[in-house]
Amino acid sequence: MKRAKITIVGAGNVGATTAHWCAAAELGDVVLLDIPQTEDMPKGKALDLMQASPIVGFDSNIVGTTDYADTKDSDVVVITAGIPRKPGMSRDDLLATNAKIVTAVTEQIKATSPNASIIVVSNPLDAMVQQAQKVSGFPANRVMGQAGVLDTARYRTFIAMELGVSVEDVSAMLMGGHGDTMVPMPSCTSVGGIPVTRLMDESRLEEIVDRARKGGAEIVGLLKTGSAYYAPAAATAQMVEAIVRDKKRLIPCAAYCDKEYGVGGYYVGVPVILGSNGVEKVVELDLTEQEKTDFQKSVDAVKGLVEAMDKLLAS
Ligand SMILES: NC(=O)C1=CN([C@@H]2O[C@H](COP(=O)(O)OP(=O)(O)OC[C@H]3O[C@@H](n4cnc5c(N)ncnc54)[C@H](O)[C@@H]3O)[C@@H](O)[C@H]2O)C=CC1
Ligand SMILES: O=C([O-])CC(=O)C(=O)O
Repeated sequence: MKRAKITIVGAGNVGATTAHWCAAAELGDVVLLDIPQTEDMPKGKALDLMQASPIVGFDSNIVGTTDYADTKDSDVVVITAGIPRKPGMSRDDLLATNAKIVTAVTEQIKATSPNASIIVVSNPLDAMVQQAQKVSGFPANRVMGQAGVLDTARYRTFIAMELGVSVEDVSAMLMGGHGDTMVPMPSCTSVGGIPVTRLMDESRLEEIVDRARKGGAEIVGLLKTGSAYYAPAAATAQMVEAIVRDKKRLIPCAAYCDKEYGVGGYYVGVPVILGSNGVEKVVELDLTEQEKTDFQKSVDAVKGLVEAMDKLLAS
């Protein structure tokens, strides 16, 4: 069987850690790319990771480069290029810098890997995915963003910590943009098949939901020099796996929604089925009135950000 070719653009914290998870799970061969100014850094990280393979026992060729020629005909391209936030910043403060970076990266991907699926990770996430789809012109199902797998993982972790149960037994869904308006959904959260609302009271659950919403900022406040990367990279690798192994995972991703949920042509977090054709289906749920209101608020925030980005890029 032909091995998948996975390119990761941006060999920083999230990019290099995604390479690590992908290689360790033998999802395919990995190309780790960064800008020429980083000189040999991507080569060094790739070689270092390769040298872990005899110890851990994985077969994956890992190449570090600053040349897009090495990424040619990738099956999946992950974009982590861009700046991360520091304490006191919101993800939206990264808009001007990262919109230009994501535009430049996507132009290169379009030229070198025209059949790839693109997973965008750079922030502010929902606007960056919109831009990557626009610049690539790829079918919308082949361009998507990683946010929901991470955000639900945080929410699941906090529930497991609260109840003293294994994280394996906590299952959850979350919708909306990857910002402060994201919508964790208690109605779609269960522990060992038991609705979470039967295991803890509403006010405690609301505190947990709030902590999950602010989960990114909590890590930024602790790290001080940048933002989270272990869990974001693990979440991204899960999406890569769903595509290269055609897993048909039902997970939350930033996916293009037009008629779906009445979004009207934007990328937002929704439950999707992810397989070898990228986002194969957006799963539409009957939302409660509160969920509808919260989701709409989140979609409006995403729309505002995309408009701000379009203005910035036009000026
Ligand atoms: N969607 C999500 O859930 C998450 C998103 N992020 C976002 O991911 C991005 C990366 O974060 P980190 O890896 O922590 O940052 P980092 O600073 O460690 O790495 C970013 C890398 O991108 C590279 N880069 C910059 N411009 C580039 C270009 N034009 N082409 C190729 N590479 C380029 C830099 O040289 C650097 O090595 C940030 O925007 C951050 O906000 C981070 C965590 C979670
Ligand atoms: O918080 C950040 O800036 C990085 C990110 O998106 C996350 O960790 O959720």
